Amino acid sequence: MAKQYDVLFRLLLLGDSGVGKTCLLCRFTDNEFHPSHISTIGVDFKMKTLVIDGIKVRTQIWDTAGQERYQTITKQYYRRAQGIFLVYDITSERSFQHIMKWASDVDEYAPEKVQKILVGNKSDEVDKRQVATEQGVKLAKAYGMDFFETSAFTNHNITETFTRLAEQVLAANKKDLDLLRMSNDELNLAALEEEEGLCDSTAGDERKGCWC
Ligand SMILES: Nc1nc2c(ncn2[C@@H]2O[C@H](COP(=O)(O)OP(=O)(O)OP(=O)(O)O)[C@@H](O)[C@H]2O)c(=O)[nH]1
Repeated sequence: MAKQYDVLFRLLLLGDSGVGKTCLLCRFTDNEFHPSHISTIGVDFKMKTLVIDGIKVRTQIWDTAGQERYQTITKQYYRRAQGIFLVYDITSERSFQHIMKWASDVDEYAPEKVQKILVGNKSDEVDKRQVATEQGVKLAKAYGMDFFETSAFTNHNITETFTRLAEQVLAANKKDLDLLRMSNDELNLAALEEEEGLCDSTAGDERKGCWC
């Protein structure tokens, strides 16, 4: 069977419970928005292919539970990530303060080469804003990350944010592209199985309609 993509990257969504990680992912992959908050249990993932510089990049995006009690499980996924979204909610100063804690976990558990991007979600909630755009810009600069404010609700900056991280991962791995291509031959089979409904996600939430 013809190969359906050139490289496969694993991206990870991290951030406090309720910041909108699942909604960002559902908006990006299915153009859907779910108004209710049903906490992710453990981890779940969805996939989408992007074409960047003529290269078919298959993104496998892992949505992690923000709740503290799942941290032991979710930390096991950092190790294999090539890109990480650090997400806060612009209506929650607390979720913004916690980015420091998420970033230090990434430093501890993710590969050194991992690419990161800072995301301030719920930009549509103008009246409830607690975190100024400038605060996000400043923090991202301090960490050397790119920064986007997004809204899963209005679809603001969603494609841009996911594409940017995939571009960063691609740039960081360009030298190893041939090696990646080779190792992804094995992954092709696993991905096809997932697409055919043999998804092995650890513990997603079916009620969200967010199964791969
Ligand atoms: N207004 C607005 N609400 C949003 C946005 N994104 C998510 N929400 C809402 O925020 C709540 C939490 O969203 P989720 O995507 O479930 O949050 P999460 O980060 O995945 O939460 P956990 O799974 O518990 O870690 C839900 O009620 C969403 O509808 C957004 O961009 N704008």
